[in-house]
Amino acid sequence: SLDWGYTDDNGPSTWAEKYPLAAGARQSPVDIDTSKATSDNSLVDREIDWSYPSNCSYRIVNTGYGWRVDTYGDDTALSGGPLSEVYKLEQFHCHWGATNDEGSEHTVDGKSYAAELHLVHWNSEKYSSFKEAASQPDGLAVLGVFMEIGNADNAELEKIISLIPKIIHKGQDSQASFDLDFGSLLPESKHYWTYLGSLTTPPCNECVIWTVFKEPITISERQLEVFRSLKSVGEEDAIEPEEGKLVKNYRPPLPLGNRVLRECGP
Ligand SMILES: NS(=O)(=O)c1ccc(C(=O)NCc2cccc(F)c2F)cc1
Ligand SMILES: [Zn+2]
Repeated sequence: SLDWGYTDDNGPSTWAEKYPLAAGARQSPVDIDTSKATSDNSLVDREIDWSYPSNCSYRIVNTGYGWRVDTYGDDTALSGGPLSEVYKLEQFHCHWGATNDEGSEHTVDGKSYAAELHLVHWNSEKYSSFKEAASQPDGLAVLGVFMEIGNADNAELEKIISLIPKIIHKGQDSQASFDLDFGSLLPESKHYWTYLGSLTTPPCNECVIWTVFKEPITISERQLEVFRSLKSVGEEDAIEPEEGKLVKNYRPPLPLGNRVLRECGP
């Protein structure tokens, strides 16, 4: 069985047994208590800037914990906002729940969204690899985008969702080169909250500068159901057809503690 996951016997409340960092004081996600957010002048004119290629070759893989799109981040760049260096896009993935009233990892004044998209970047200016950056306090920069259920499909996500039937089982992957307009995976408003946190899955390294956008993007119920059709087990694992479905893969919020939560944007 998986040494960590999201079921009762290997879920978030058990992770610290095998992954001691999970019990740290700089863990993610957190509940964003908007009354605690400070809009000090340190970020006032520092917009988050990103540049992603319009067409690129990607690999989508079933990690056993969800889908992940590996980007070959050569001509990608994330800078500004809380970041002091330029970060490169390594991968993006998503977290969701069994029903639409849960699923996001960060919450806003206790409210959960149906899902949350994470665009994972690493500090290629200071470090020579993603792995090295993931062991540093300023090594990664993750953009969090809330997803709420809307009537319309999200056209950009549809390019990814159409590949999911090829990676139903853990370990399967699919190579595709499609022109993904990342700009439309991000909300119109650049209003964001930022704080220092961690990976939200084991080993839970405390290496992430988090930027969570206030405005959600929309995804359809059908699209979210496709996410839930992924399996956490391999093709060879003999289980019943309905077993092993990845219906939830989110970590509930951890205490912000004495960390500063800053907000910026219109
Ligand atoms: N949900 S999230 O956005 O916070 C998140 C982002 C990346 C990873 C990750 O890369 N894990 C593997 C991993 C862990 C440590 C060091 C590595 F090199 C590595 F690949 C985990 C969680
Ligand atoms: Zn994530």
